[in-house]
Order: sequence, then structure tokens, then C-alpha cells
Amino acid sequence: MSETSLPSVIALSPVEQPPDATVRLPGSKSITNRALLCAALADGESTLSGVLFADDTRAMLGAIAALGAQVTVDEAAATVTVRGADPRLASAPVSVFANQSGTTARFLLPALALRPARGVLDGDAQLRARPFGPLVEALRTLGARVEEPAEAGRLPLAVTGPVHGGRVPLPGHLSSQFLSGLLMAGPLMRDGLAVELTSPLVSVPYVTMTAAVMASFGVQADGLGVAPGRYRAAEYAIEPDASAASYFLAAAAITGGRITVSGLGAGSLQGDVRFADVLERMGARVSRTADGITVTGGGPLRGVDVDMADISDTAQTLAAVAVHADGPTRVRGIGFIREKETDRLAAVVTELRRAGIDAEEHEDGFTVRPGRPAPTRFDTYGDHRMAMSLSLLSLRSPGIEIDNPRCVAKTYPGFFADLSRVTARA
Ligand SMILES: O=C(O)C1=C[C@@H](OP(=O)(O)O)[C@@H](O)[C@H](O)C1
Ligand SMILES: C=C(OP(=O)(O)O)C(=O)O
Repeated sequence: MSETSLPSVIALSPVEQPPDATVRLPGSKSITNRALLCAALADGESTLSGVLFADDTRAMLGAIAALGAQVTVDEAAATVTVRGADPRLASAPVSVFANQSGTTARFLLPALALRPARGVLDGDAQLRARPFGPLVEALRTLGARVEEPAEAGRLPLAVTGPVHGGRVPLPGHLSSQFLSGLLMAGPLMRDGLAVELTSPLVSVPYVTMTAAVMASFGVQADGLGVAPGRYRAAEYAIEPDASAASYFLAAAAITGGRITVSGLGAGSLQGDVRFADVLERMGARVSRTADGITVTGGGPLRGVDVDMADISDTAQTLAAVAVHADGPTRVRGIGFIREKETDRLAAVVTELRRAGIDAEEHEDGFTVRPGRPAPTRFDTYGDHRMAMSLSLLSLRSPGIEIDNPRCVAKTYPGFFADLSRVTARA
């Protein structure tokens, strides 16, 4: 059941017995999109394995082709070969459509600014509503011409380089993707790059991930800056997606079952593996090996008070777990997720309340109190993480339906099929 065969509303039924399963999830969206871009900027031919094929990574595949990379895809084998091209030698205008993908858009704009020709970047309505202002200002400071034909700081944007690089102030409180995008383009800037953060950085582990992927392609970055240099082609194996893993680990905690996600070992590059730590604090048993994470539920789940600024893609997952705890859960530090695919704080609280759950929105997060979800058809607001998180409420409660389940195609087209398989439902 890929997203193309999903109905417009999906009805989910409770599990008959607690699952006991091992699952290997599709590749990490974040690592796939970094590796594709580094490979596209590298000298020579790279081979990526474990590649995620979903709307967000297809957007990046299209974008790197526009940058001049030669791309060969073997979807069945989950591999992509990329022959890089130096964007500084480009002369033709290009146009890139990032669809709904924040990573594609925020990583591409600085790469387009390396080109001495005009590059237009656009996305769908959801992405047009998300902020780009800090990146526009930074690229202007670094020497690019940026046109904002619609609204200031919003897509569509047109950028003409080349940027010369150097020192640049950048706010960190809205998104880490601006910094990651600048860093990845940084080595190809004449003067390299030195970023001075003007506000605290959110989603910090993603910047560590950026530096790690860059290092695999031969460039050392320190998280705030990088010297001029060239990427080298590499053979690169992409880990499974840790944000996607949160739904399965949560399912084990909610049902009292046992689920192992393989391929996400102790050395994972993804901060979202730390979602398992939150489940552990709630009372689930967690074991971590070199090759995977296992969560075993069973006992009561305690409510927690937790800052999720580092792992905010798993906040909605936690909201679903919190419904099944024995005390309130307060999530902090994530005001910035109001600017993701939707206002995720408002969306998750609104939908839980529609199911009769006592939930409250705060400026920087939410509180969820335990309860029994009433039969509800949930709205997803076109947000894949709303669809995947709210579907967890069906594990122990009848009558749960998800409207527009196809939005999972953004990062995980096979989500509902995998969830059914792992939780042993028809
Ligand atoms: O760099 C990345 O790969 C990502 C960074 C995070 O975004 P923000 O930095 O905007 O919080 C995260 O939510 C997104 O899904 C992926
Ligand atoms: C916020 C997300 O994606 P992006 O910012 O890459 O669009 C996400 O995957 O939850």
C-alpha cells in the first residue's frame, strides 16, 4: 500500500495483541538530501545507498539535476549515482521547484547563489508560507543579488551569484536549515564562510549532521564555518530515518509490545534517535545496540516535562504517547514548529481536543493530559507528521480515521503499510 493506493480517508483499527517485531525503515530524509547535495557539488562520481525515495528527496533529485549534476537512479536498489558539477562554471538560468521540502529549498538557495547565473526557487503553497528571510539577508551579505517577486522573505525567490563568502550574521531561532544550507555551499565560496549566530540555534543535531556528511565528502566544517575547498566524490551509505522510527518505538510503548528498529545504532548521525530516551523516561524499556534500538512497553507510562528543541520532529509522536500516560506531559522549547508544514502546536492540540483529550497550547509547546480518544476523523493539515502521529491513537482505541493520509508521501510513502505490518493488523 504505497501512498498512491491510499484512500482519501483511512480507517484504522486497534491492535489485537501487542506487536513483537523488527522493522528496517526507509533511508533518512535529512541525510539523503545532504548527501545528494554534497555529491552534486563534488568532483567525480558518488554512489549513495539506502536512499529515501519520497516527495522531499525527489525534490532534491530534481534540484541537483538543475545544478548540473548527472543523476542515475535505481529505486529498487535504493541507490543513486551522482556525477557532480561545479556550479561556479554555470551560465544558464535555472529554475527549481522544491515542492513541500524545507530542506531542499533551504539547502538549494545558497547552492544556487554559487552560480553566476540567475536561479529561481519556488515551492508549493505550504512551502511558500514558510520563512526564508534570514537566508535572503545572509546571501545578500555574502554578495548575491536576491529578488523577492512575491512577499519579502517568502518563495518564490530569484538569486544571482556568485557569492564571495566571508562573515555573516544569522538568526538561529527559526530553523537550523539556513545554517546547514550556507555551510554546505560554504567551501565553494571564494572566502569560505564564518557564521555569527544572532539568536540561539534550534534543531542543533541537524547542524552536527551537516558537518558529518560534509566530512564524508572530504570537507571539514566546524558547525559555524568552513574554509574554501572542494568536495570529493564518495561511496555513502544512508542510515534509516530516525524521525520515522519514532512512530514505531512509540507504538511499542503504547501497546505494551516490543519493536526493534534496525540500522539505527549508537553511532547514528540523527538527533531524533534520542526520542527513545524520552520513552525511557516515561517508563518504557529501551535497549540500544550497535545496530538498533528496541523499545519494550508494558508497565505504566509516566507523563514527562521535556524540552524538545533538538528533536522537534518527534514532538507530535510524543503527544500521541502522552495520551496513554498516567499523568500530564509538558513539551517545551519548540515554538518554532509553528512554522513547519503547518502550525504544529495548534494542529496537534486542536485535533487531540476534538478526540476529547485534554490538551493545551503554550507559546513554546503544549501540555497533554491522559485520556481515552473518542472515535474521530482527524484532520492532517497536509502535514505528514500529523498523519503519522495521530494514527498511533488507533492502536488502543476504535473509530480512529485519518483524513488525507496521502500527505505521508512527503517523507514516508509506505508508512501505513509498514504500520499495519508491524502491528500485525490486516
Ligand atoms: O536539516 C534538516 O534535515 C532538518 C532540520 C529540522 O528543521 P528546522 O531546523 O527548521 O527545525 C527538521 O525539522 C527537518 O525535518 C529536517
Ligand atoms: C519539518 C519537516 O520537513 P522540512 O522542514 O524538511 O520540510 C519534517 O519533515 O517534519
